[in-house]
Amino acid sequence: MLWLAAGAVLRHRSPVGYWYVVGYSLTWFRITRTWRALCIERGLSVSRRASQAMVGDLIVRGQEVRPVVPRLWIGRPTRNGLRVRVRLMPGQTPEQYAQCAEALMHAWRVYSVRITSPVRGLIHIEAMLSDPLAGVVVRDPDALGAGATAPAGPPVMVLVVGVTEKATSWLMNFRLTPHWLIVGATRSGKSTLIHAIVTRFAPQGVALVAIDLKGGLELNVYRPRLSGMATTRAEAVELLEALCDVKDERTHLCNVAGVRSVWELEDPPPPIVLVIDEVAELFLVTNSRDRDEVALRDRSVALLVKLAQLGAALDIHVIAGGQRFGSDLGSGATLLRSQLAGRVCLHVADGATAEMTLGDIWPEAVVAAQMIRPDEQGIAVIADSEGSSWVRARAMFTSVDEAADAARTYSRLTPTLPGIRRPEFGGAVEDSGGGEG
Ligand SMILES: Nc1ncnc2c1ncn2[C@@H]1O[C@H](COP(=O)(O)OP(=O)(O)OP(=O)(O)O)[C@@H](O)[C@H]1O
Repeated sequence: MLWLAAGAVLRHRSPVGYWYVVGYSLTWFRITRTWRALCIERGLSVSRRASQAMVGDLIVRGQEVRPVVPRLWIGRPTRNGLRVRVRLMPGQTPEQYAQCAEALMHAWRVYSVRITSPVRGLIHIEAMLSDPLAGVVVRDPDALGAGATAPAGPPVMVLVVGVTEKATSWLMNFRLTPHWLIVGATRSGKSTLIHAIVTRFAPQGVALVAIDLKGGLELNVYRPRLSGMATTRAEAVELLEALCDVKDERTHLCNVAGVRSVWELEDPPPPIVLVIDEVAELFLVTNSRDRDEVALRDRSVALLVKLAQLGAALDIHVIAGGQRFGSDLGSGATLLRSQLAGRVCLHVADGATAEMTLGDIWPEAVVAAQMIRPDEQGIAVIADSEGSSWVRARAMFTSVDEAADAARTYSRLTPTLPGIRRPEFGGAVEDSGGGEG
């Protein structure tokens, strides 16, 4: 009785202390007690012998009565749960364990279970007692009342856009990962994340270009800081053609100077970041019999893929956002996805979109993405093909007013790009600070 009372007091006064002293042992007991049954039930056990044998003239197939279950290393307690390592049995993949995350979560009575595989042949099972990102609203102190002074020096292509559940900064490194795909259902936080990205690029000498086939509704707020904007399919083709010309011009400059990327040039041209809202719109046509529309669609997709394929070393980047992104959009979508190495998957409405966004690089992250609830706005699974694993993170909150404010404040820093007209805003188009061509 006394022990129970002491436990209740400790739990109330110091939840972390209670976890280390009492909670961890209880949870670890629950884990070891249920592990074998869970593995057998969820197909994570393996047979010591072949699943078929000859009995007389017959081949008999069956399941072993006492299969082998993967061995659990002793769980290491963390402040918010515990982490345990498991060696994969021959023939197993981390994805099989990821599919069982929900079953483990319920059997162990923890808030969530994550499966990652930092080393080949080994998985980490992380059981969390609560969501480390719950209630976290990250704000950028510099974004409020953005000053008129831009940072000196060349543009920094590494942006801090949020915080990960490992309490590290969520960095978008455009030098390492030049192109990004941001996918999320409506109200999941896509625009807010794009506001955060644009607000951080605005004070730097970066040329921002936008394609918004929803008539410019979403990206209009950035107009003062945009070097180019397309709101119709015809304009998108025109813009992409001009960007491809810029790409060719930069390739020529590099060839003449005998260097392999624009950063090695004596006077590097400004980075270009193309932001596309609702990228699926580029792939869809209203009337598949309308030859002109189909031709424009095919041209815009081909140009975009080409730009993403060859733009990285020329400091041309693509950020494609959308509610859904599936292979049903055509082979161009899969081709484009293979170029967009950075992936951000917010709450999505269908499993196919999560699969398309993460499945090709981190299959075990798909389940974690599908578990993001509609009310967890700004929470995403982020991954890139360069990184060692995927992680859950929360984007910084940047309101539309902050983004609009930054775009207005730094409009004078907008570079002009050859062959691309700056969009009009508030009746004025200011002279650009830096340019090329
Ligand atoms: N990182 C965040 N932190 C806190 N709240 C957020 C965050 N991101 C988004 N929200 C909340 O979610 C709401 C919807 O976000 P947002 O408009 O960015 O969604 P969206 O995916 O762009 O939706 P739509 O596709 O309908 O435009 C915001 O108004 C804001 O209140």
